[in-house]
Amino acid sequence: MSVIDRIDGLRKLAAADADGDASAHHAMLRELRLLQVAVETPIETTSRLNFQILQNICLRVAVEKGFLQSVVAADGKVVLASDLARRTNVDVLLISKAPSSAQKMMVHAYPLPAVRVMRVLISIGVVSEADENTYAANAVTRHQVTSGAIGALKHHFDLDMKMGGDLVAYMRRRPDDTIYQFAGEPEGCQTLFDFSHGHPTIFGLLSSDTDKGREQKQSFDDYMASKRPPASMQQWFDIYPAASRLSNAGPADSETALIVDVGGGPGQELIQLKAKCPELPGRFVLQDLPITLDRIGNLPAGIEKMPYDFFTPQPIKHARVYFMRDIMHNWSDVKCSQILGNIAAAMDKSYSTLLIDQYVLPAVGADLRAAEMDILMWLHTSGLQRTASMWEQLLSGVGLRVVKIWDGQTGMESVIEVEKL
Ligand SMILES: C[S@@+](CC[C@H](N)C(=O)[O-])C[C@H]1O[C@@H](n2cnc3c(N)ncnc32)[C@H](O)[C@@H]1O
Repeated sequence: MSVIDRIDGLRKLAAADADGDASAHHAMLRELRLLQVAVETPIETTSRLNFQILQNICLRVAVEKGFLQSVVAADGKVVLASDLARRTNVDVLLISKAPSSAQKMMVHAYPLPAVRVMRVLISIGVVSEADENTYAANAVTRHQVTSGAIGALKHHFDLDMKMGGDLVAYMRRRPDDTIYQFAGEPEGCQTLFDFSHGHPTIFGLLSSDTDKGREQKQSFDDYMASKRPPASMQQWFDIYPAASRLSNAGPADSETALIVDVGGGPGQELIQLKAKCPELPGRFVLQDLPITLDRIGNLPAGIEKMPYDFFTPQPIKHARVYFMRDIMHNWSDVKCSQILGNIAAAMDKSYSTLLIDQYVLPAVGADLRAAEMDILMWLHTSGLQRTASMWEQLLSGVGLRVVKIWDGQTGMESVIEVEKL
């Protein structure tokens, strides 16, 4: 397809997007990527891929040193590079806390690290250039300094860059040069995560009582709580019509749970559901490991915390809904079967539903984001994203059946509705 044809296609998608077609946004992003490759020569494409790591490095420096936070804190005013360097104490050789006049003069002669880093970030749209060595916040800058986006950056950069750096040595280790996908399968195998971070999966790191473990746990929780911000993105309870499906399927008695969020993290899904549908009857139960629940403050009235390890029998029997978001992709089929088996044993055949909020990969034409998430799951958790047929096979193995896959926006997770056989 020619560049002009791709631009015409994009024009049509932009018009559909403006007309409110919810699927057009992701289609546009996909077409944009293909348009870029169509415009580039092959060497420009491979060179861009080689250089993209430098963008991540600049972003990590800018957040660690507080450059972007300072620009956002200026609250609409522009920020000079020299102010930025002084405020964030970068490049002490050129700008110390009390620079000499000679040092001040050198500011313009030699670019500061701040200037060099910001130059890259300006060119990729993370911050705006108001004038020479002068910066202004834009929407991306303001988002990047939120706790969720900083958590995401630390989660991905700090862990993945190290694994990237260790990857070749891992693949060439002797005598065993196998790339393992699943921790402990086979027993004693070493994952790349273990090779780099000293734990078979990220969960060992997140529960370790070390500075790195604590920082990563906080980053992970902030990141998870910020995914799918309610105002801008479709939520699972919009994709699956929770309000209508659950409102007149009230609990059999006051002790019965309406919904149990298994491995629910900080509880944002139950909080949002409760806020959107306060009339839904029955108990809302948030289950997770104590290490996660202990970090959470008070939950809104009507949502209870329950420490629970999902590899043990499910203590809440016959709930109307067992819900799991972003859990199954963390585990191999062997481990998922154990988790699902515990839920299946607790489900009432005619009353309970299991809802799994997770990617369902298409057999062809997978969205880039979903395909990348699959790789991320291999690296971090010894898990994977699954196709519809992989889901069906996994669930049928523990006496469950897919009733319907509720698809959301393209490139986002689906809600898999499951019943007990
Ligand atoms: C990827 S997070 C998803 C959190 C939440 N469902 C969400 O969508 O934000 C995985 C969650 O599984 C929890 N988890 C890991 N192992 C667990 C276990 N054995 N039992 C219960 N929860 C566990 C973690 O503490 C974490 O909160």
